[in-house]
Amino acid sequence: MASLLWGGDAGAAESERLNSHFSNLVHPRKNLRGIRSTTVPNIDGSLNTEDDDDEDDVVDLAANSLLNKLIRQSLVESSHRVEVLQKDPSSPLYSVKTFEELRLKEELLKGIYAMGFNRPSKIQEMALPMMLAHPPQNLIAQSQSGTGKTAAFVLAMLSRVNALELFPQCLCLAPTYELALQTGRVVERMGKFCVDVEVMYAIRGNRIPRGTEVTKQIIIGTPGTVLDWCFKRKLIDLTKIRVFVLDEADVMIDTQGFSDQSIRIQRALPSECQMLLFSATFEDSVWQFAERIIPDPNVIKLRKEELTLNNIRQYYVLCENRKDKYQALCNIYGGITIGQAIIFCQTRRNAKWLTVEMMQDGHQVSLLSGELTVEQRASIIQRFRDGKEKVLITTNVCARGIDVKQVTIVVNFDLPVNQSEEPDYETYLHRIGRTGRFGKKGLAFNMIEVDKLPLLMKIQDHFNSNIKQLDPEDMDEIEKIEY
Ligand SMILES: Nc1ncnc2c1ncn2[C@@H]1O[C@H](COP(=O)(O)OP(=O)(O)OP(=O)(O)O)[C@@H](O)[C@H]1O
Repeated sequence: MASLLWGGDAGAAESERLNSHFSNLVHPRKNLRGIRSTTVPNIDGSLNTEDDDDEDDVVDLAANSLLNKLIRQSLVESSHRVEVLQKDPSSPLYSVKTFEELRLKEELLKGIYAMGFNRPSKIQEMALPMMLAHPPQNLIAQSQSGTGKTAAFVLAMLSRVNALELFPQCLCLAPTYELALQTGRVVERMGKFCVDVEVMYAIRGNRIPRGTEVTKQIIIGTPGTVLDWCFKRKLIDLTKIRVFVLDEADVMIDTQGFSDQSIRIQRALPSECQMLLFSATFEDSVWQFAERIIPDPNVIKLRKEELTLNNIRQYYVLCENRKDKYQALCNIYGGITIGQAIIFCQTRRNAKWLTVEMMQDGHQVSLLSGELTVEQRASIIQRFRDGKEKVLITTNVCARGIDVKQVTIVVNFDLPVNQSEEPDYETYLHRIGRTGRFGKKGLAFNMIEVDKLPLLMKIQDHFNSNIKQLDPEDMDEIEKIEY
């Protein structure tokens, strides 16, 4: 039998280390939509709960989007097929393989190369010729996060700006203050050599004294504040806007009031203004919104590669209770060689309990849950990616979008369920699924309390896949599992 990798007592020094680790990890939640209360776990795993610890962590689209941006290092590889629907199907379809073909201003080309871009991404190959065409064309573009949409519309804005004219000429709407800042940073980097082109943020808290004339050419902001600056304070003359960008449309429509505010802004733009809308997903609601707000659009879609469970071997272990689940997890962990693992729990309370247990047993684990700020989450994911921790314990905040390639083992310490206590199939797929093309092999273990077995069987039927039972005491069987 392979020896367990953890064990031993947590002494006083260890307790102190754990407590200080937690005080670093668990901060008062200051999320994108306001301040939340504090929860500090005690060393014995009990909790001083003042907040919604028992609740599932809600996936916040805007926070996830920001997180993706913070942890992304480069373009997301994509073999996907690009679909183009032209406003005028008879006009020739251009695509470019180099940035030179776009005949950009010298200083802009310099900015692009200074960012390390050698050639257009898949979506940029098709989108840039349309976005830079004369006369300007409207565009709706959908492709997954990280495929180069932001860089594309920033390039369009910078190429249409006239540095000598000192008034707002390009307007970009983003769903949150933080996302607006991220886009602004791209404008600043790409426009580094575009002398006299400046960005201004129309976001809450950016107070402009009465009577100020806005001379910056590119405005990036959230719909509410932009509306206020345009109609109430008359700081922006919408009739002079040449490029209007609506970024992250899927996140935008998720926020109450933002669709209507965006439409009010769009209605006041001149007819010759170029209108561009971007979204990572394209459900019907996004599509309906896009069609309402972008007249006569060209449409570009990048087909997303489907997640599949085909290359994942799935197991389940029947357990009596939480302690039992933990023991089974220890046996599996001790029995197979594990690179890096992600363990999913349904509630923050369970995630904290498990983290404490594992740390007391001497493991390098980190905890990622919803009360952390996006920046703290980004730094935890980065440390995990760098291999500083082998195990990441998390709630649903980590199920989607966050791609940690080296993870080959996923543990569902709790099965994902929805509010009616039915299996949450999509979350199950996102937790353990891989894309067909890039899909390396993977292993998934489900820790199941007896009364939850019917849920697991439903999941098995739903995906028409085989989830094999594993006896956690049978170390010979466990040791045979390879990945
Ligand atoms: N042509 C390119 N060559 C190399 N890197 C690129 C290129 N275009 C964009 N990138 C880089 O790839 C990453 C993703 O690009 P970008 O942020 O534009 O994608 P996105 O589709 O807008 O993602 P999101 O929807 O999350 O904002 C960024 O780090 C960006 O600097």
